[in-house]
Amino acid sequence: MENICVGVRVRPTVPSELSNGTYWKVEENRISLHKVHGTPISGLSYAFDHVCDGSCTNAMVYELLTKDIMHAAVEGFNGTAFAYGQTSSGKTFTMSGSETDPGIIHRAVKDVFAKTQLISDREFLIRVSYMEIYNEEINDLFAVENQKLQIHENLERGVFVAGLREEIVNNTEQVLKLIRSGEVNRHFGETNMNVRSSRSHTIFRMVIESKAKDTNLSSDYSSSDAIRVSVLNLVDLAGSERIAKTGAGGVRLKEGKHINKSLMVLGNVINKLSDGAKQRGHIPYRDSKLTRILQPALGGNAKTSIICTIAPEEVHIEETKGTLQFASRAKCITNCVQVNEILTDAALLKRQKLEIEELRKKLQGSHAEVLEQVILTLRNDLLKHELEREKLQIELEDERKSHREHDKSIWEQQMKIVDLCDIVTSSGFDTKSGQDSVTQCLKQECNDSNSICHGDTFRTPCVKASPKAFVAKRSSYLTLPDYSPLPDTFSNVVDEDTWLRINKGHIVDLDSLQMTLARKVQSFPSSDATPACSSEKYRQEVQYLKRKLLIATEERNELEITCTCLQREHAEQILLNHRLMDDISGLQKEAKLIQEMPKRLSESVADCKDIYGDVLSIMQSFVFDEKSTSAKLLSSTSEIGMCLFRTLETHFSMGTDDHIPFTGNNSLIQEQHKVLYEKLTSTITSLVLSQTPTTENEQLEVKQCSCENKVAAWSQLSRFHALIMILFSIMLLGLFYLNFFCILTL
Ligand SMILES: Nc1ncnc2c1ncn2[C@@H]1O[C@H](COP(=O)(O)OP(=O)(O)OP(=O)(O)O)[C@@H](O)[C@H]1O
Repeated sequence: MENICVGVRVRPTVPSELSNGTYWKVEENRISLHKVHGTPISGLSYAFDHVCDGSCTNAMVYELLTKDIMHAAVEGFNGTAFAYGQTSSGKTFTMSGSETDPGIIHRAVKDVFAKTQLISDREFLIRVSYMEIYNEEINDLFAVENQKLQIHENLERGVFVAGLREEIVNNTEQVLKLIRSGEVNRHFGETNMNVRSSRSHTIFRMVIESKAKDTNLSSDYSSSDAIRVSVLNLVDLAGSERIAKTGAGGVRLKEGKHINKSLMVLGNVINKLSDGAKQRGHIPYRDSKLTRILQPALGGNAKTSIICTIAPEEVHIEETKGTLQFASRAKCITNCVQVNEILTDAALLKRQKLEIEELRKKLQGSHAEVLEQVILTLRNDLLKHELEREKLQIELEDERKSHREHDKSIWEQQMKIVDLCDIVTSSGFDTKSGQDSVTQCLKQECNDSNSICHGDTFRTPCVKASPKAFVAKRSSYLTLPDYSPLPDTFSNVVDEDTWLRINKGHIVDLDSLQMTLARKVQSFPSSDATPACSSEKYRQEVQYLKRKLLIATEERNELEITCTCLQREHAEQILLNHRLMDDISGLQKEAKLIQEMPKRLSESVADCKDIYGDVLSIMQSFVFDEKSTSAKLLSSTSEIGMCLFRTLETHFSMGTDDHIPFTGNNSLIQEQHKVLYEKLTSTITSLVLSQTPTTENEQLEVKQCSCENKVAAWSQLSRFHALIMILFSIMLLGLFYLNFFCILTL
């Protein structure tokens, strides 16, 4: 750790500004304010590393405050020397000097080259650049076309100004010539305080590379080759100024504001650094370009010397106090200084060395001076190419950055679409294939794009599973949360009617739903499409899938309606079937009854036949004369009756026999029926004829009967005839029933 070297230089007093009351008195390394009669003013005495009064020359200042830093720079330490003070206090005079008294820059350059000459065991390569910070813009003083340069930082080079021209130099005169050319481009302006006031901060930079001399100049470098690279900054700051004193207006006023602002930031940085490591906190290096460039010199790896210039006139006493306080604080700052050695064969010195030796061989025999000049030119060309490459690399990095931002923007848009599709696909659409196809498609796209993008910055977002979506009605759009995933284009949004169809009319209040957090997401560039095209493609694809989804939903609804109709028809068919089954069952019962009817009739006929037989037997017991009409009549009746019953039995037995079809067309029945009919007719005819006595015996028999016997006989005969009539009736009934049954079975 090493403290910053801080010195104060008092400009010679301007004769017209002689003090009447106070004056600054310099004693060794102390400066204090005294009254005219010599009394020191309490609290206004400051001590520094060195204090130079008006009689000090630039040579003395250089010797006291900066020489060590220049020598250290040659040995590999970073070094910075800058002049700080109010306007017209002598900063430019200190840094640049005059014809008769060259300033620190001149002396430093001369000293550096002289020092390198003294170090015989090392070889050096020195590059120089010259820039100014004018109105907070960095301009290249060696190349006017290089304006508004940007500050960058990387591990290899630390903080650097991209695109700044560097000239490889090998002697003092060459550098001074370059500086003179750069001075032409510097911004100066006249103010009430200084006829040639610096309106910008200037930084003259020397980059000193060195390596130990090696007699073996082959390209086979070992890893132990150490290159020292040190940066030496010689800074002439613009002076702080009070507008009232400088009388600045217009351009000068604007310049003055920028100058004061950047100096204020410098003061803040110094204040922070002087607070000590524990209290420091954030150091606002980035608040101005000046502090950003001087960052290594302020609390970093650099030997630093600050020359605070003051104007001794009483009129500037307040500004002087401010400068001295700044210097006091700066004195507390410590830097961590170390030699900068690099062990890479990419070092410019090595490449230059190889090239130089190759050229030397090629141009062997030519004039040495010419050769050196050619070599120098080639070195510069090479350096320009290096710078050009560096510039292109920075531009490429910027381009990549903007590309990434563009990708990010597209990806965010895409994820909004994914959110929307998640909601669409999950909102009551239970056809899994449809849902999967939409969501999977988009999520797959996201994953694909992420796999492309996350190589740079982004990772695949975890697409959260959307809750079952609902048809939503938003009561107010004014209270939407910031993270609400609003669709980017409303053409992608399904209208409310469609939502109703999809969700079967289920509606909820969207305000009651928890909104999905916005996702930080990425774009979907494919390998053969631009991000913009890709985004448009995905949007079209989403719309296409949504259309398919709607068509599928409508088809499903139609199918549901058809299905409902079919179900209703099915239910009706089942009812009808039940009815038919009942009818069949009834018919089967009837059929069974009908089938059983012949059997029952057969049984009835058998019973009747038995009764008929009994009746005939009883009636025959009353017949005494076998030859009487009654006997004949009874015999005929018996015969007819039996014939009738046989016919019926035959008929019904055929009905009960499963093997013989029960039909009325049976020829046997017809035959029997015919015989029965003929017998019945003949019997009735004979019966009618038998009512009259035909023979004399019959007539006599009737006459001989007593009155009582006649009554009894007639009574008995009447009953007998009545029975016969009953039997006939039964036979007629049986005949009728037989005919009826034949018709029924037909
Ligand atoms: N030590 C000195 N010896 C002789 N003359 C000096 C000295 N210091 C400054 N001057 C003169 O004072 C005038 C102002 O000095 P200079 O321009 O260097 O101030 P400055 O601080 O750079 O001002 P500004 O901030 O406005 O650029 C110049 O004419 C310069 O020659």
